[in-house]
Amino acid sequence: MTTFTLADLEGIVAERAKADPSQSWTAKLVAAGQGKAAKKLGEEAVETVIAAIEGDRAALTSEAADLLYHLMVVLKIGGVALQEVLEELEGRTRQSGLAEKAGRQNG
Ligand SMILES: N=c1c2ncn([C@@H]3O[C@H](COP(=O)(O)OP(=O)(O)OP(=O)(O)O)[C@@H](O)[C@H]3O)c2ncn1[C@@H]1O[C@H](COP(=O)(O)O)[C@@H](O)[C@H]1O
Repeated sequence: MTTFTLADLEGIVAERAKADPSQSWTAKLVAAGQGKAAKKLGEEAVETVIAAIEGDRAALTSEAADLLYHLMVVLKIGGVALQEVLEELEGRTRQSGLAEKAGRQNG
């Protein structure tokens, strides 16, 4: 089992963001800006959805990896640390998703 984490990926993205765009996909995306990076994220999301609906396990694994990588790039450009996302998720552990949804609809 791998010990690789999203925090490791965040570190790689932060490091490669400083590279020469001709040598790094990460640096190329960062140089292109959030519009391009977010569009790639959307494409990967759609490809993940298709793999999931088709029940293609190998494709789902691969597309989910692409999705998480591009999410890390978008977070980097957006100036949002992974830790902030994890804190948001941790805050939601206090109630179920259904209770949270009901609270929003009533509020
Ligand atoms: N995990 C990834 C990763 N996943 C996907 N990709 C790249 O995402 C790109 C877009 O995927 P597509 O399938 O859309 O490919 P494409 O058709 O070439 O895209 P377009 O040029 O058409 O937009 C591809 O070039 C993939 O190589 C990634 N690129 C980098 N990483 C990680 O980032 C590290 C640093 O990479 P560089 O920044 O390239 O040095 C790597 O060692 C990995 O750990």
